[in-house]
Amino acid sequence: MAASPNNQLSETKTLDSAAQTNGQDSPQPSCESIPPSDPQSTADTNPGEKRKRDDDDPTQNSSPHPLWKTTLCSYFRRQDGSCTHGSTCKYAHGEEELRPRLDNSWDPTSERAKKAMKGENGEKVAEKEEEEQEVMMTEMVMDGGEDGEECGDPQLSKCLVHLPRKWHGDNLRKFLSEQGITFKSAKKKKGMVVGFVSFENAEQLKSAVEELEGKSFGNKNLKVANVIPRPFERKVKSAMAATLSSQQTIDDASIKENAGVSIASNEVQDGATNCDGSALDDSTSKAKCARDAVTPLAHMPYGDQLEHKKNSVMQMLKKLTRNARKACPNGVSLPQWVLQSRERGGLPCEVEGIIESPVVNGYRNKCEFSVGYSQQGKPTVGFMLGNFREGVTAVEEPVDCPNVSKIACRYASIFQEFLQHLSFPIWNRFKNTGFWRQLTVREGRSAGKVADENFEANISEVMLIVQVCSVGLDEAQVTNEFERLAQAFAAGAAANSPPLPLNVFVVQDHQGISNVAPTDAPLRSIPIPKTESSLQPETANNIIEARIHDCISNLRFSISPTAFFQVNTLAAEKLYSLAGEWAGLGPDTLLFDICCGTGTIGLTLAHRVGMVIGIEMNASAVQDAYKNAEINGIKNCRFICSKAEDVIGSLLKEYLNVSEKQGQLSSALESSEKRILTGEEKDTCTTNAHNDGESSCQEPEKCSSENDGKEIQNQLQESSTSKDGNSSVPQFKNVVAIVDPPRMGLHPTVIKVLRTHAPLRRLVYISCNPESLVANAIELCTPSPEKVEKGKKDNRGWRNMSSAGLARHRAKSMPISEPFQPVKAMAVDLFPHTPHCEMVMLLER
Ligand SMILES: C[S@@+](CC[C@H](N)C(=O)[O-])C[C@H]1O[C@@H](n2cnc3c(N)ncnc32)[C@H](O)[C@@H]1O
Repeated sequence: MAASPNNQLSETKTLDSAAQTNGQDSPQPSCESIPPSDPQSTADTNPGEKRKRDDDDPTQNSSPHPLWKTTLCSYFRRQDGSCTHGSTCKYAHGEEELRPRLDNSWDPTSERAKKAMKGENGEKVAEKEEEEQEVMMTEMVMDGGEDGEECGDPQLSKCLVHLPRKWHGDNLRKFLSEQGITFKSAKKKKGMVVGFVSFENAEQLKSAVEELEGKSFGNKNLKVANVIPRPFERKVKSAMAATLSSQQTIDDASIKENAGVSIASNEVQDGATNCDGSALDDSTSKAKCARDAVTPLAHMPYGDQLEHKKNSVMQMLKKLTRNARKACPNGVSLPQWVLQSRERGGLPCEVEGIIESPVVNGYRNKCEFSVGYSQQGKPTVGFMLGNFREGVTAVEEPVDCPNVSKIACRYASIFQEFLQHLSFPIWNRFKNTGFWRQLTVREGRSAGKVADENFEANISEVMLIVQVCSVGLDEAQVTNEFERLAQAFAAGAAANSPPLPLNVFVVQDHQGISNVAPTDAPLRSIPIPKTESSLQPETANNIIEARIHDCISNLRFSISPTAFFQVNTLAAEKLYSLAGEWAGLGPDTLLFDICCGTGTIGLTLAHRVGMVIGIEMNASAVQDAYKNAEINGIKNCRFICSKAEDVIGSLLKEYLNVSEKQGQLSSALESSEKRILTGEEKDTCTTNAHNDGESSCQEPEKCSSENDGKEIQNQLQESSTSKDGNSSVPQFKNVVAIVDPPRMGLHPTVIKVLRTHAPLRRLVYISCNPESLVANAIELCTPSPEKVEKGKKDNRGWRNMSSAGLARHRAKSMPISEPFQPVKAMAVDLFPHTPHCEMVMLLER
């Protein structure tokens, strides 16, 4: 039986109580969760969230709270010169009162922040550039160029920063020549803002630096930065040259280049696509160590981190009100929630605070470690310090990153040790050549909650995924290399005290430019050799399934290598139970779990509803979802393997209005479901990316496992029969959707379908990216015009639009329909020590 979400929630602490329980960490008084909207409304406020005026008043303290006046007050009215909290308000009343934050940044909504971004404030930008120059750690990307020339002394090389992204090498060389600059070689890759120039001698370098000084592109000043010296360079080069002599496709020049480059494997661009809080923050795009890069809030007490995130989320939510107001068509009254937002300081709905993570350290059950070179040129397995496009390529060990478990760190260091004796080269992002790319450590836990300090004692299973690019390499050699690595992992795990769990070792072969591989990139399971003290389970015929297990709400989840699973399991449990509580579930509820992954949300709530329909595009995750239903004895779930935008229209029509040409409407869905499930008709299935969500077709290659298909089909036959046993489409009084999309938010078709299906009254939106939540909510909540504007054909301007601007634009062509209203929102911290958090918003109509 799943634990009652209500019970779980009643245990949940919101920010104030979190800060109180963390009193020992937080020398400063805790901050209120949400300022009450008006004096009367304080009566309705959670008592735990009331303002602690005495504590907050800096006049009562010798030094002010570190967050004192670092955020603009939402309640401040310029006309009155005050807010309801008067002079004790800890938020800044206007720009004059505003103080910089702990990381020296400004409230992002303030004029100062905007100016600093635009580069209008000369002094601030100059300061920042100075800082960047210090931390610039781009390595010698150009040694051994494409044409094989030697580049020589890194002391005679420079990075040029803030070059136009669209330039390639020819543009840079032309520019330098036009400036009369003599150089030995110049390299630049399209898309990056840095270029690399080397010189014959010190005089050439000196005059180039003088010539380039003061040059600018757009509003950015050109910066000449040092290439970090690389003491390891020669050693690595010679080791690799010796072992690589038989490698066919990697020529001598690229070997040299590999020796000279630190690889940027998890560039910000990639990270931004993750929904697991692993993205590097833009503000930390040039960190000095891995800790700063991946856990930039680690220096703050946890209570302050929560306050910081809650404030950011609230600022972001105000955008929803502003944009809905702007987008509200002429002649249509502003919706109540917009009118009432004035009493909430501009917030679109009540924000109920932030739920803290039950575990703050070592909580990540999945870590993706890049393979690259450290700032000293040592082959390293760890985190990239910044953005490849900005020329930051060094990788540093995950030392002192409090979100990473000791087990994950240990495996990173075993792999790093293995790479010191390189046989195949490390992936070179600049040239897109090389072999070793990334190590992912996924951990599984057995049931039972363990306190923060013993949390890691619960890790009982480990899956290692090593990403490589084996193109053009001898297969026997590659296999041999994997066996050696398996041996190294097994020996390292066994040598640890206590021995480390090691259940699965798979290799993912991927040729793409970034390390984010498609879910169908080839996977190969590598047997793990047995050692005397290993913790490997005994298996029949030594066949180990490539999956691990974890527990949420007393259910067991089986997870395959590429399936999404929230990285902080205990906090995810809180997230799902909050979503379930807000969804208003009951036996007569049909719950749509849109973007369901391995089925976590639907399955943990299945006992509270009549039926769950999960939609997910990753075929392995869908297979996991069915397996998870089976191992937990859950029978009222149906999972569809498809892009949500391709099936949501058919599904909603089918379940919301069965009388309307039922057979016809459901036929497309049924036939495509069979296709997924049995792997049949692969060749005839075509995906229509621009439909209205009413046709349904899977990407055939992603849904091709015949055995798993049968298993799914059996389940389906059982679960899709109605209670009276007649209809295959049971009907429910209450239909609710919980959506949990990836970072970029819901596809426009899904938004349109959800909005235009009036019987869908309630929607719970879970988001790992408040910005996309806001953009989607603009489309869902803006009132319809009297007459709909046809979408403009000319889309060129869209490229430069903000996500909110684009949403306003789309809202104009939304078919006339009843809008949703934001009812309440709450943040859930799944990612302590990072700026990220999850957000839940209830929308109703
Ligand atoms: C943030 S995860 C949430 C997964 C699941 N709800 C959970 O909590 O474990 C987003 C999921 O959406 C899936 N996804 C991404 N785009 C999709 C689309 N267009 N249609 C359906 N699923 C999609 C991803 O594969 C991923 O499993």
